[in-house]
Amino acid sequence: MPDIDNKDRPVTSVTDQEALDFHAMGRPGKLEINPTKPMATQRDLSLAYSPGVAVPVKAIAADPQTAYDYTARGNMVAVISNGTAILGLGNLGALASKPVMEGKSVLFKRFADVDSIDLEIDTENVDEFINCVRFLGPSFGGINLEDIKAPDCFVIESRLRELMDIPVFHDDQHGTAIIAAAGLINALELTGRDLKTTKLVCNGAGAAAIACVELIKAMGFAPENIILCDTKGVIYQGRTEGMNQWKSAHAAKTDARTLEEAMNGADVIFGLSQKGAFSAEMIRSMADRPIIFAMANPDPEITPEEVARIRDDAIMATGRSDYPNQVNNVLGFPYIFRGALDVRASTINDAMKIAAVKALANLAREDVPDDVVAAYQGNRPRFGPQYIIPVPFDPRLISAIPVAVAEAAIESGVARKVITDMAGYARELSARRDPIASTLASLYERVRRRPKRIVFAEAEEEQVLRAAMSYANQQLGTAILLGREDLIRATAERAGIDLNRPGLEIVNARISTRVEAYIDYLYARLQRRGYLHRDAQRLIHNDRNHFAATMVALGDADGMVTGITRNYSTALEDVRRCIDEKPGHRVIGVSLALCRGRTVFVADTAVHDMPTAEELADIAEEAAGLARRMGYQPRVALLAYSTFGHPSGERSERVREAVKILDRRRVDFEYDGEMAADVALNRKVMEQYPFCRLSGPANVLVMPAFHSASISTKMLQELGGSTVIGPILVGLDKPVQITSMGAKDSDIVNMAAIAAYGGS
Ligand SMILES: NC(=O)C1=CN([C@@H]2O[C@H](COP(=O)(O)OP(=O)(O)OC[C@H]3O[C@@H](n4cnc5c(N)ncnc54)[C@H](OP(=O)(O)O)[C@@H]3O)[C@@H](O)[C@H]2O)C=CC1
Ligand SMILES: CC(=O)C(=O)O
Ligand SMILES: [Mg+2]
Repeated sequence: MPDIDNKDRPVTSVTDQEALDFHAMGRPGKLEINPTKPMATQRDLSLAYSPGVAVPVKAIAADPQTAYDYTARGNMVAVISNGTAILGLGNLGALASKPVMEGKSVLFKRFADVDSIDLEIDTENVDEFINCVRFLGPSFGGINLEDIKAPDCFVIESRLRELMDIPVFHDDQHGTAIIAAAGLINALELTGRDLKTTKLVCNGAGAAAIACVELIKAMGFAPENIILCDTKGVIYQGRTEGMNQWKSAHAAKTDARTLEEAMNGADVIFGLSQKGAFSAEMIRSMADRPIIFAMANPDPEITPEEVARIRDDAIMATGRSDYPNQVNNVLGFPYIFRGALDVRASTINDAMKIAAVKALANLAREDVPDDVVAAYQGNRPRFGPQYIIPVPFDPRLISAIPVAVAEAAIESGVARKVITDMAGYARELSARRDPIASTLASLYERVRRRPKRIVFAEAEEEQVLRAAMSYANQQLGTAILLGREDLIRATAERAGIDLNRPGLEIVNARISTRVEAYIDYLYARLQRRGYLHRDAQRLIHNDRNHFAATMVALGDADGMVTGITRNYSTALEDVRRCIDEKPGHRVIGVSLALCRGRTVFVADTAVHDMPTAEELADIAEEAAGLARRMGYQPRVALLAYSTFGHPSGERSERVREAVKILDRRRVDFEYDGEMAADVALNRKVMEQYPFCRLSGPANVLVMPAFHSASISTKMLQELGGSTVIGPILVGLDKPVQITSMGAKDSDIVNMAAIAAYGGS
């Protein structure tokens, strides 16, 4: 988690332009739909469509429950909004809400493998909205209502819950309430407070606020200790202006009329209102060890830095990911629906919500096991003021919360399917989640904690400048822009990039005071390899890769990224003239292929053309080492066209020999081979070889040669829809990463972060 004490601003993760570019790049938006069945042959079509499709139609007509077996319904949630309360931005309409709703849909998929589609309904008329949604039940396993303003949302949700026999859940109400309640329970525990005597003020009396107050009252909070405020001030008994029945239900018996008066002496303040709603004075007037949840998005009611300037005894939470203690409904809705869908629940009831609260609160109190530490940026968090709630990337959430929700659904009688083996269910849930997102997040965070100076060797190129700016913006360290200053400035101006921000530094090789030292260094290395002094001079003066790599070699930069303007092997040769292998290591390239929630490391995708058996064994060790450093338990398959001796051939023998070498080396990771890719990756096919030593599908694939490695990763990328990161260079004595030519700014900044990580 970022250390906010010494900074004026949080980690500014993105600029406005980056956010627009991100949404526009490639296929616009964040979602697409893919078939799950083959659609290649006439037979496939006959099965998927007419005539085959008639059979499940009749089965479902006879027994509606079979829709869960024959259609996507059971894993499909609709995220539905009319855009009347988009985050804390207000009523900006249905269409403008689409980026948020697409975002919620991808979070469903990313965090809990729930398929989801966004539906924006262009009406502010409550009856029209209800009528539009009520007939959609057959399509979905659940309905997640989002960003609909109060009080309409209360009417809409309760009517739809009556009308539909699937879970209807207004995320801003209950998702938020569940997370806030979990955080509150833990904050009360840490400050030694009792639920029954604690005084809470909630600013905001809309969807999120009313639900939060209802839930904490249901959990035992004394109603007389809660004061609700809205734009008109305190909601007191007898107030008439700006009221509705939901506010009236929580009207307080109090003399306080303003938020300022209400907050005087309060133990807890919930902000579910708007940016900047809390003043320094209000925070100063709160009780000792106050609990401040400023949950408005995207900007909180008060920032943690502002609070830290006023007092140092507060427990502070916001809705944002760039501060400690993120109280945001993303911790809830994916997992709550996961549990509800898995037992085919007809609703999400209070028992399920309270089970989720408890599971979440307990998780933050548990010791964080080793394999989860990566999600916490390599630092083991300990239950305390800076850690009252797990982070969204905590991989334990996927097993802890759905299990609790499913159990509660079964016990409270709303499950239409009973799970008897809960331990087995928890294991299945864990397997649904790929750790790459948390791995990359923790990698970035680790770099943020120890920022690095990375030289961007091709800074005259626009996408490199963009990447450098993003590197600096994300507070990963200083981006050193190597190139001719006039050209860099001209490119920046054309692209609308502001170079006068902190974290960017231009270095011009022609006028650098370090040139002589670099030439001496390079000449000393190359003089017995056929290079004259003037060759070294020419390389340092004219070649950005040699200059940048020498900067890194001599400690003037912590790492380097290059590759846009020169092909990979040429760039690697340039670098290797300046930097050696790490002693006892072999330089190789490892690509990460991310496909359908699964990540595999593929090696060697960069260096060895036709590796010998000895080299293959080295490649296996280097790749396993990288996988382990990135938080995976390596299961290494040494691949060939044959499997365990059949059919035989010279290439396969070399792979077999590599396995024997690893046996002799007694390496400390799982490996086996030779085997074909389907045996390595498909559990069922692997089961045909019961003697195979891998405990599950491989996550590290050692390719028999460079061509198979390169061809397979590129095919995965182009045809299989995989995201491929890398090749990541490992085994060099100093951190250098080479991107592919034509890499996008986001690829380049990933590689710069990986270089920075390698140097930490
Ligand atoms: N962290 C999280 O997970 C979540 C955070 N939120 C945040 O909570 C906020 C409210 O969302 P939601 O409940 O959906 O929206 P609603 O439109 O339903 O409610 C907004 C409420 O905030 C009140 N309000 C607005 N500005 C102020 C102010 N300056 N002082 C006091 N009250 C104010 C409104 O008062 P009035 O009734 O007088 O108009 C209204 O009661 C948003 O910022 C949203 O981002 C929401 C859901 C989840
Ligand atoms: C997080 C969320 O749902 C909101 O701010 O509206
Ligand atoms: Mg919302």
